[in-house]
Amino acid sequence: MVFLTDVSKLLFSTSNHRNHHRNNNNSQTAKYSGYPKKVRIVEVGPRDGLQNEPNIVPTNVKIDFINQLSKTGLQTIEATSFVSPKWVPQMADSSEVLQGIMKHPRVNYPVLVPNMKGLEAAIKAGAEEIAIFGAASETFSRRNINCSIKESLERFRTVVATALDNGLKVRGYISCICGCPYEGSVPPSQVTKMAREMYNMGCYEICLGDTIGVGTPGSIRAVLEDVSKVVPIEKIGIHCHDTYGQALANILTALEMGVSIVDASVSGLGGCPYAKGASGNVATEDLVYMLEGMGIDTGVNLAALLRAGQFIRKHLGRETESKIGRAVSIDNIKILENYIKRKSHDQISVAD
Ligand SMILES: CC(C)(COP(=O)([O-])OP(=O)([O-])OC[C@H]1O[C@@H](n2cnc3c(N)ncnc32)[C@H](O)[C@@H]1OP(=O)([O-])[O-])[C@@H](O)C(=O)NCCC(=O)NCCSC(=O)C[C@@](C)(O)CC(=O)[O-]
Repeated sequence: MVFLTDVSKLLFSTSNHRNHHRNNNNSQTAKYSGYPKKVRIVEVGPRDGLQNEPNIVPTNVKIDFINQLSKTGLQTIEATSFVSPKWVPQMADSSEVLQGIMKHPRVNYPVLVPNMKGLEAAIKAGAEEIAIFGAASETFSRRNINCSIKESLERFRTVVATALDNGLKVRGYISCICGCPYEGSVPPSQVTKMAREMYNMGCYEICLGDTIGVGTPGSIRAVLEDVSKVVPIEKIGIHCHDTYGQALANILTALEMGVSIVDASVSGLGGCPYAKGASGNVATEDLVYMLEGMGIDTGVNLAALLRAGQFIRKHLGRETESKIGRAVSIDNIKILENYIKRKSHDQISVAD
């Protein structure tokens, strides 16, 4: 446990360090010059985070959770998924969740959709953005969505065309970009093939998922080098599970290569029901701490995020997976908040 003084000292030194970068055109500035100025974080906690929970989280708790996240400054919160309740009972209340939340005008609330049935239900519930999800591994595709890669692409084509006709935005996920729980390592060419198809069918962004967290900076770099030949790097997002403790290193590698869209899950919640043993995503708190510490703007209020993480963890009855969440006790959150308030408002814009 870190004491109050230690936390504030650490944060203020981060702040000074950042000002130093801004004010001096020196080697420190050059050292950070390869990174994007801003990163858009896609918070996947309410969907990826809760889809694998052994106990079904009550609808009102999910709604409360998303409403809290909406006040953190996050711009994108993946709210739920319109999948078969027989396959994923944890997401059976998707319509109630999407209709029950207080939608913040500055926040997008994409939802996962595997087929036309899901799309129709999502549109009826007021979705404005969907995410289709395929895989770079044949076996994972069959286990996760009960069809081959080829069949999935045929299905997605109809879903994407209908969604676009109805004015919805479509994000495309590719799972198993570095490894598959059933097939082992996955060559980058398989990811690129899928990325090309999904991008060409109209996805505005392709999100690369290291589903079981086996990627390392080396394999992430190889995948990004290959995929960026067919999808512009600014349209590529990264979704790193932290099973092997590589998530932040992998994200940093992606940032160095020009990626500026990063998925994360508050408190490190998450896992896929069809990827046994995979742990949660990188914790959003840890990601925000790293990015803001590097002078990269996320627009997210870390204190509000920590509170949302504590809220859901308390409900689940488990300790946080976030390192920042563990280091900062509930009393210390106030110190973090004071620190954030003292920063210029254009850097950290907190939603009302
Ligand atoms: C794709 C299906 C539906 C195929 O499942 P299926 O059994 O082949 O589908 P079906 O068309 O034969 O339908 C079976 C039953 O489900 C119903 N059904 C069918 N579709 C829907 C729907 N949309 N909404 C509600 N109900 C639906 C349908 O009506 C029928 O009900 P019945 O007639 O038997 O009563 C199924 O496999 C499925 O739902 N899979 C989803 C699995 C999932 O959610 N996985 C986790 C998300 S992916 C992930 O986590 C990875 C990611 C994105 O985070 C990135 C990463 O980390 O890699």
